Amino acid sequence: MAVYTEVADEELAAFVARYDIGAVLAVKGIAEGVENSNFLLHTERGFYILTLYEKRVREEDLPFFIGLMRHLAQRGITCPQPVLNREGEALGRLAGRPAAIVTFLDGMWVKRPTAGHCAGVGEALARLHLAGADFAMRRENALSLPAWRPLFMQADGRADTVSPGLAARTLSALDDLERAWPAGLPGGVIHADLFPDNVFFISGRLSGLIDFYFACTDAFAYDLAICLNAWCFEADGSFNLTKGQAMLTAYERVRRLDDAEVAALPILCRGAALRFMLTRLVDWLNVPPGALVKPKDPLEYDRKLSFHRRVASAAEYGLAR
Ligand SMILES: Nc1ncnc2c1ncn2[C@@H]1O[C@H](COP(=O)(O)OP(=O)(O)OP(=O)(O)O)[C@@H](O)[C@H]1O
Ligand SMILES: N[C@@H](CCO)C(=O)O
Repeated sequence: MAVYTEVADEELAAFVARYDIGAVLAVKGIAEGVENSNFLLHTERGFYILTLYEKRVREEDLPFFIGLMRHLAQRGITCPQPVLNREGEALGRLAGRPAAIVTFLDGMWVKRPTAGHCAGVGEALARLHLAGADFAMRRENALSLPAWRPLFMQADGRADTVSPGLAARTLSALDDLERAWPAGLPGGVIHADLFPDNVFFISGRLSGLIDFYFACTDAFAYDLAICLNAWCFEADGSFNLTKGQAMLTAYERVRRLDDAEVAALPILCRGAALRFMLTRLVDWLNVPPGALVKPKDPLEYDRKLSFHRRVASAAEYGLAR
Protein backbone atom coordinates (compact mmCIF):
# COMPACT_ATOMS: atom_id res chain seq x y z
CA MET A 1 0.00 0.00 0.00
CA ALA A 2 0.91 3.61 -0.18
CA VAL A 3 -0.71 6.99 0.31
CA TYR A 4 -1.87 8.81 -2.81
CA THR A 5 -4.85 10.61 -1.27
CA GLU A 6 -4.64 12.69 1.90
CA VAL A 7 -7.63 12.65 4.22
CA ALA A 8 -8.52 15.66 6.38
CA ASP A 9 -9.12 14.90 10.08
CA GLU A 10 -12.68 16.26 10.08
CA GLU A 11 -13.59 14.28 6.95
CA LEU A 12 -12.19 11.10 8.52
CA ALA A 13 -14.04 11.67 11.79
CA ALA A 14 -17.33 12.12 9.89
CA PHE A 15 -16.70 8.96 7.83
CA VAL A 16 -15.84 6.84 10.89
CA ALA A 17 -18.85 8.20 12.80
CA ARG A 18 -21.06 6.23 10.38
CA TYR A 19 -19.59 2.98 11.80
CA ASP A 20 -19.96 1.34 15.17
CA ILE A 21 -16.22 1.35 15.90
CA GLY A 22 -15.90 4.29 18.28
CA ALA A 23 -14.08 7.55 17.66
CA VAL A 24 -10.71 7.84 15.93
CA LEU A 25 -7.79 7.89 18.38
CA ALA A 26 -5.01 7.90 15.78
CA VAL A 27 -4.46 7.34 12.08
CA LYS A 28 -1.24 6.61 10.22
CA GLY A 29 -0.54 6.39 6.48
CA ILE A 30 1.04 3.06 5.48
CA ALA A 31 3.97 3.57 3.15
CA GLU A 32 4.21 -0.10 2.08
CA GLY A 33 2.59 -1.23 -1.16
CA VAL A 34 1.96 0.57 -4.41
CA GLU A 35 -1.67 0.26 -5.42
CA ASN A 36 -4.14 1.87 -3.01
CA SER A 37 -3.98 4.43 -0.20
CA ASN A 38 -3.97 2.65 3.15
CA PHE A 39 -4.15 3.89 6.71
CA LEU A 40 -3.80 2.15 10.04
CA LEU A 41 -6.81 3.33 11.97
CA HIS A 42 -6.84 3.19 15.77
CA THR A 43 -10.30 3.75 17.22
CA GLU A 44 -11.89 3.29 20.62
CA ARG A 45 -12.74 -0.30 19.54
CA GLY A 46 -9.30 -1.32 18.30
CA PHE A 47 -7.24 -1.34 15.10
CA TYR A 48 -8.59 -1.32 11.53
CA ILE A 49 -7.29 -0.74 8.01
CA LEU A 50 -8.84 2.08 6.02
CA THR A 51 -8.38 1.74 2.25
CA LEU A 52 -9.04 4.39 -0.39
CA TYR A 53 -9.18 2.65 -3.75
CA GLU A 54 -6.97 4.22 -6.39
CA LYS A 55 -6.11 4.01 -10.11
CA ARG A 56 -6.15 0.27 -10.89
CA VAL A 57 -9.22 -0.64 -8.88
CA ARG A 58 -12.47 -0.11 -10.75
CA GLU A 59 -15.34 0.93 -8.50
CA GLU A 60 -17.72 -1.57 -10.11
CA ASP A 61 -15.38 -4.42 -9.08
CA LEU A 62 -15.44 -3.55 -5.36
CA PRO A 63 -18.53 -5.69 -4.56
CA PHE A 64 -16.60 -8.70 -5.99
CA PHE A 65 -13.60 -8.09 -3.69
CA ILE A 66 -15.71 -7.39 -0.62
CA GLY A 67 -17.97 -10.38 -1.30
CA LEU A 68 -14.98 -12.63 -1.88
CA MET A 69 -13.30 -11.73 1.43
CA ARG A 70 -16.52 -12.60 3.26
CA HIS A 71 -16.99 -15.83 1.30
CA LEU A 72 -13.42 -17.02 1.92
CA ALA A 73 -13.60 -16.24 5.64
CA GLN A 74 -16.77 -18.35 5.88
CA ARG A 75 -14.74 -21.22 4.41
CA GLY A 76 -11.87 -20.97 6.85
CA ILE A 77 -9.45 -18.72 4.97
CA THR A 78 -8.14 -16.03 7.35
CA CYS A 79 -8.38 -12.69 5.54
CA PRO A 80 -9.49 -9.13 6.38
CA GLN A 81 -13.23 -8.70 6.84
CA PRO A 82 -15.07 -5.64 5.59
CA VAL A 83 -16.64 -3.69 8.45
CA LEU A 84 -20.24 -2.66 7.78
CA ASN A 85 -21.48 0.81 8.65
CA ARG A 86 -24.79 1.37 10.43
CA GLU A 87 -26.63 1.27 7.09
CA GLY A 88 -25.16 -2.20 6.50
CA GLU A 89 -22.81 -1.02 3.75
CA ALA A 90 -19.16 -2.04 3.37
CA LEU A 91 -18.34 0.61 0.79
CA GLY A 92 -18.40 4.36 1.18
CA ARG A 93 -16.67 7.45 -0.22
CA LEU A 94 -13.94 9.46 1.44
CA ALA A 95 -11.84 12.31 0.06
CA GLY A 96 -13.43 11.74 -3.34
CA ARG A 97 -12.40 8.06 -3.49
CA PRO A 98 -14.32 4.82 -2.89
CA ALA A 99 -13.31 3.63 0.58
CA ALA A 100 -13.73 0.73 2.99
CA ILE A 101 -12.70 -0.20 6.50
CA VAL A 102 -11.50 -3.78 7.02
CA THR A 103 -10.41 -5.69 10.11
CA PHE A 104 -6.76 -5.64 11.11
CA LEU A 105 -4.97 -8.98 10.72
CA ASP A 106 -2.25 -10.03 13.17
CA GLY A 107 1.02 -11.30 11.75
CA MET A 108 4.05 -10.07 9.83
CA TRP A 109 5.10 -10.57 6.25
CA VAL A 110 8.51 -12.15 5.68
CA LYS A 111 11.25 -10.31 3.83
CA ARG A 112 13.40 -13.44 3.35
CA PRO A 113 11.10 -16.40 2.75
CA THR A 114 12.42 -19.90 3.45
CA ALA A 115 11.31 -23.15 1.79
CA GLY A 116 9.00 -23.58 4.81
CA HIS A 117 7.25 -20.28 4.05
CA CYS A 118 6.96 -21.30 0.38
CA ALA A 119 5.28 -24.54 1.42
CA GLY A 120 2.85 -22.56 3.60
CA VAL A 121 1.96 -20.35 0.63
CA GLY A 122 1.53 -23.34 -1.71
CA GLU A 123 -0.90 -24.97 0.69
CA ALA A 124 -2.81 -21.73 1.36
CA LEU A 125 -3.10 -21.00 -2.36
CA ALA A 126 -4.59 -24.42 -3.09
CA ARG A 127 -7.02 -24.00 -0.16
CA LEU A 128 -8.04 -20.60 -1.52
CA HIS A 129 -8.67 -22.14 -4.97
CA LEU A 130 -10.92 -24.79 -3.43
CA ALA A 131 -12.66 -22.34 -1.10
CA GLY A 132 -13.56 -20.08 -4.03
CA ALA A 133 -15.26 -22.90 -5.96
CA ASP A 134 -18.79 -21.98 -4.84
CA PHE A 135 -18.32 -18.19 -4.93
CA ALA A 136 -21.13 -17.00 -7.20
CA MET A 137 -19.54 -13.84 -8.63
CA ARG A 138 -17.15 -13.65 -11.59
CA ARG A 139 -14.57 -11.06 -12.52
CA GLU A 140 -12.46 -11.27 -15.64
CA ASN A 141 -8.73 -10.79 -15.10
CA ALA A 142 -8.17 -7.21 -16.23
CA LEU A 143 -4.39 -7.76 -16.24
CA SER A 144 -4.17 -10.90 -18.35
CA LEU A 145 -2.79 -11.37 -21.87
CA PRO A 146 -5.06 -8.87 -23.72
CA ALA A 147 -3.94 -6.10 -21.31
CA TRP A 148 -0.20 -6.59 -21.72
CA ARG A 149 0.38 -4.93 -25.10
CA PRO A 150 -1.68 -1.84 -24.15
CA LEU A 151 0.28 -1.68 -20.87
CA PHE A 152 3.52 -1.78 -22.81
CA MET A 153 2.22 1.04 -25.03
CA GLN A 154 1.68 3.09 -21.86
CA ALA A 155 5.42 2.91 -21.26
CA ASP A 156 5.35 5.27 -24.19
CA GLY A 157 8.64 4.41 -25.87
CA ARG A 158 10.55 5.01 -22.63
CA ALA A 159 11.31 1.38 -21.75
CA ASP A 160 14.87 1.61 -23.00
CA THR A 161 15.58 4.53 -20.67
CA VAL A 162 15.09 2.04 -17.82
CA SER A 163 17.35 -0.60 -19.40
CA PRO A 164 18.83 -0.70 -22.94
CA GLY A 165 17.11 -3.43 -24.97
CA LEU A 166 14.12 -3.71 -22.62
CA ALA A 167 11.64 -2.71 -25.34
CA ALA A 168 12.88 -5.36 -27.78
CA ARG A 169 12.99 -8.09 -25.10
CA THR A 170 9.47 -7.24 -24.00
CA LEU A 171 8.05 -7.19 -27.52
CA SER A 172 9.64 -10.53 -28.33
CA ALA A 173 8.19 -12.08 -25.15
CA LEU A 174 4.78 -10.56 -25.93
CA ASP A 175 4.82 -12.03 -29.45
CA ASP A 176 5.63 -15.49 -28.06
CA LEU A 177 2.97 -15.30 -25.37
CA GLU A 178 0.28 -14.08 -27.76
CA ARG A 179 1.02 -17.07 -30.02
CA ALA A 180 0.98 -19.75 -27.33
CA TRP A 181 -1.03 -18.57 -24.29
CA PRO A 182 -3.00 -21.60 -23.06
CA ALA A 183 -6.80 -21.68 -22.92
CA GLY A 184 -9.20 -23.99 -21.12
CA LEU A 185 -7.09 -24.73 -18.03
CA PRO A 186 -8.95 -25.49 -14.79
CA GLY A 187 -9.86 -22.21 -13.14
CA GLY A 188 -11.97 -20.25 -10.74
CA VAL A 189 -11.22 -17.58 -8.14
CA ILE A 190 -7.52 -16.67 -8.03
CA HIS A 191 -5.75 -14.16 -5.77
CA ALA A 192 -3.49 -12.93 -8.60
CA ASP A 193 -1.08 -10.97 -6.36
CA LEU A 194 -0.03 -13.34 -3.57
CA PHE A 195 3.39 -11.76 -3.01
CA PRO A 196 5.28 -11.99 0.31
CA ASP A 197 3.87 -8.64 1.47
CA ASN A 198 0.37 -10.06 1.16
CA VAL A 199 0.93 -13.13 3.34
CA PHE A 200 1.25 -12.90 7.11
CA PHE A 201 3.04 -15.36 9.39
CA ILE A 202 3.17 -15.75 13.16
CA SER A 203 6.06 -17.83 14.53
CA GLY A 204 6.71 -19.38 11.11
CA ARG A 205 3.08 -20.42 10.54
CA LEU A 206 0.95 -18.75 7.91
CA SER A 207 -1.64 -16.67 9.74
CA GLY A 208 -3.57 -14.88 6.98
CA LEU A 209 -3.80 -13.47 3.46
CA ILE A 210 -4.51 -9.85 2.52
CA ASP A 211 -4.94 -7.61 -0.53
CA PHE A 212 -7.61 -9.25 -2.68
CA TYR A 213 -7.88 -6.27 -5.04
CA PHE A 214 -6.53 -8.13 -8.07
CA ALA A 215 -8.55 -11.27 -7.35
CA CYS A 216 -10.44 -12.50 -10.40
CA THR A 217 -11.61 -15.55 -12.31
CA ASP A 218 -8.70 -17.16 -14.14
CA ALA A 219 -6.56 -20.32 -14.40
CA PHE A 220 -5.47 -21.74 -11.03
CA ALA A 221 -2.04 -22.63 -12.42
CA TYR A 222 -1.50 -18.98 -13.39
CA ASP A 223 -1.91 -18.05 -9.71
CA LEU A 224 0.71 -20.67 -8.87
CA ALA A 225 2.99 -19.20 -11.56
CA ILE A 226 2.62 -15.77 -9.91
CA CYS A 227 3.66 -17.29 -6.57
CA LEU A 228 6.65 -19.14 -8.05
CA ASN A 229 7.83 -15.78 -9.42
CA ALA A 230 7.21 -13.87 -6.22
CA TRP A 231 8.56 -16.37 -3.66
CA CYS A 232 11.11 -18.73 -5.19
CA PHE A 233 13.84 -16.46 -6.59
CA GLU A 234 16.88 -15.36 -4.60
CA ALA A 235 18.20 -11.79 -4.38
CA ASP A 236 20.94 -12.70 -6.89
CA GLY A 237 18.24 -13.56 -9.46
CA SER A 238 18.64 -17.36 -9.30
CA PHE A 239 15.63 -19.65 -9.04
CA ASN A 240 15.68 -21.70 -5.82
CA LEU A 241 14.60 -25.22 -6.78
CA THR A 242 14.13 -26.26 -3.15
CA LYS A 243 11.64 -23.45 -2.62
CA GLY A 244 9.85 -24.25 -5.90
CA GLN A 245 9.63 -27.90 -4.89
CA ALA A 246 8.32 -27.00 -1.43
CA MET A 247 5.62 -24.72 -2.87
CA LEU A 248 4.49 -27.12 -5.61
CA THR A 249 4.46 -30.19 -3.35
CA ALA A 250 2.42 -28.38 -0.69
CA TYR A 251 0.01 -27.07 -3.34
CA GLU A 252 -0.47 -30.54 -4.81
CA ARG A 253 -1.15 -32.09 -1.41
CA VAL A 254 -4.36 -30.06 -1.42
CA ARG A 255 -5.10 -29.77 -5.16
CA ARG A 256 -3.32 -31.91 -7.75
CA LEU A 257 -2.38 -30.22 -11.01
CA ASP A 258 -3.59 -31.98 -14.17
CA ASP A 259 -1.31 -32.76 -17.14
CA ALA A 260 -2.34 -29.65 -19.08
CA GLU A 261 -1.50 -27.42 -16.10
CA VAL A 262 1.89 -29.07 -15.65
CA ALA A 263 2.70 -28.64 -19.34
CA ALA A 264 1.59 -24.99 -19.26
CA LEU A 265 3.56 -23.99 -16.15
CA PRO A 266 6.62 -22.57 -18.00
CA ILE A 267 4.55 -20.31 -20.26
CA LEU A 268 2.33 -19.27 -17.35
CA CYS A 269 5.47 -18.29 -15.42
CA ARG A 270 6.63 -16.22 -18.40
CA GLY A 271 3.25 -14.49 -18.58
CA ALA A 272 3.23 -13.79 -14.84
CA ALA A 273 6.75 -12.33 -14.99
CA LEU A 274 5.77 -10.12 -17.92
CA ARG A 275 2.58 -8.91 -16.18
CA PHE A 276 4.49 -7.68 -13.13
CA MET A 277 7.35 -6.27 -15.21
CA LEU A 278 4.82 -4.22 -17.20
CA THR A 279 2.82 -2.79 -14.28
CA ARG A 280 6.07 -1.98 -12.50
CA LEU A 281 7.47 -0.34 -15.64
CA VAL A 282 4.39 1.86 -16.10
CA ASP A 283 4.46 2.83 -12.40
CA TRP A 284 8.23 3.46 -12.48
CA LEU A 285 7.78 5.90 -15.34
CA ASN A 286 4.74 7.65 -13.82
CA VAL A 287 5.21 8.32 -10.11
CA PRO A 288 2.53 10.86 -9.10
CA PRO A 289 4.13 13.99 -7.65
CA GLY A 290 3.82 14.13 -3.85
CA ALA A 291 2.70 10.47 -3.42
CA LEU A 292 4.07 8.48 -0.49
CA VAL A 293 5.15 5.46 -2.57
CA LYS A 294 8.34 3.60 -3.48
CA PRO A 295 7.92 2.20 -6.99
CA LYS A 296 9.04 -1.42 -7.44
CA ASP A 297 11.88 -2.42 -9.74
CA PRO A 298 10.63 -3.60 -13.17
CA LEU A 299 14.01 -5.09 -14.04
CA GLU A 300 13.68 -7.73 -11.32
CA TYR A 301 10.85 -9.17 -13.43
CA ASP A 302 12.69 -8.64 -16.71
CA ARG A 303 15.41 -10.94 -15.29
CA LYS A 304 12.85 -13.48 -14.09
CA LEU A 305 11.25 -13.46 -17.53
CA SER A 306 14.64 -14.21 -19.14
CA PHE A 307 15.04 -17.17 -16.78
CA HIS A 308 11.58 -18.58 -17.65
CA ARG A 309 12.26 -18.22 -21.38
CA ARG A 310 15.01 -20.83 -20.94
CA VAL A 311 12.82 -23.26 -18.98
CA ALA A 312 11.65 -26.31 -20.93
CA SER A 313 9.44 -28.10 -18.39
CA ALA A 314 7.82 -27.82 -14.96
CA ALA A 315 10.52 -30.15 -13.58
CA GLU A 316 12.85 -27.13 -13.64
CA TYR A 317 10.56 -25.49 -11.05
CA GLY A 318 10.77 -28.57 -8.82
CA LEU A 319 7.66 -30.46 -9.91
CA ALA A 320 8.27 -34.19 -9.52
CA ARG A 321 6.26 -36.27 -12.05
N1 LIG B 1 -6.00 -6.15 7.04
C1 LIG B 1 -4.74 -5.81 7.36
N2 LIG B 1 -4.25 -6.09 8.57
C2 LIG B 1 -3.00 -5.71 8.92
N3 LIG B 1 -2.16 -5.03 8.11
C3 LIG B 1 -2.59 -4.73 6.88
C4 LIG B 1 -3.89 -5.11 6.43
N4 LIG B 1 -4.03 -4.66 5.17
C5 LIG B 1 -2.89 -4.05 4.85
N5 LIG B 1 -2.01 -4.07 5.86
C6 LIG B 1 -0.67 -3.47 5.87
O1 LIG B 1 -0.52 -2.61 4.76
C7 LIG B 1 0.52 -3.07 3.87
C8 LIG B 1 0.13 -2.84 2.45
O2 LIG B 1 -1.10 -3.47 2.16
P1 LIG B 1 -1.47 -4.05 0.69
O3 LIG B 1 -0.45 -5.06 0.32
O4 LIG B 1 -2.89 -4.48 0.72
O5 LIG B 1 -1.34 -2.73 -0.21
P2 LIG B 1 -1.33 -2.53 -1.79
O6 LIG B 1 -1.12 -1.08 -2.12
O7 LIG B 1 -2.55 -3.15 -2.37
O8 LIG B 1 -0.01 -3.28 -2.06
P3 LIG B 1 0.57 -4.18 -3.21
O9 LIG B 1 1.72 -3.40 -3.68
O10 LIG B 1 0.95 -5.46 -2.51
O11 LIG B 1 -0.55 -4.38 -4.21
C9 LIG B 1 0.68 -4.53 4.22
O12 LIG B 1 1.97 -5.01 3.91
C10 LIG B 1 0.41 -4.51 5.73
O13 LIG B 1 1.55 -4.10 6.41
N1 LIG C 1 2.80 -7.20 -6.06
C1 LIG C 1 2.99 -6.25 -7.13
C2 LIG C 1 2.45 -4.91 -6.77
C3 LIG C 1 0.95 -4.89 -6.80
O1 LIG C 1 0.51 -5.10 -8.15
C4 LIG C 1 4.47 -6.12 -7.48
O2 LIG C 1 5.30 -6.54 -6.66
O3 LIG C 1 4.79 -5.63 -8.55
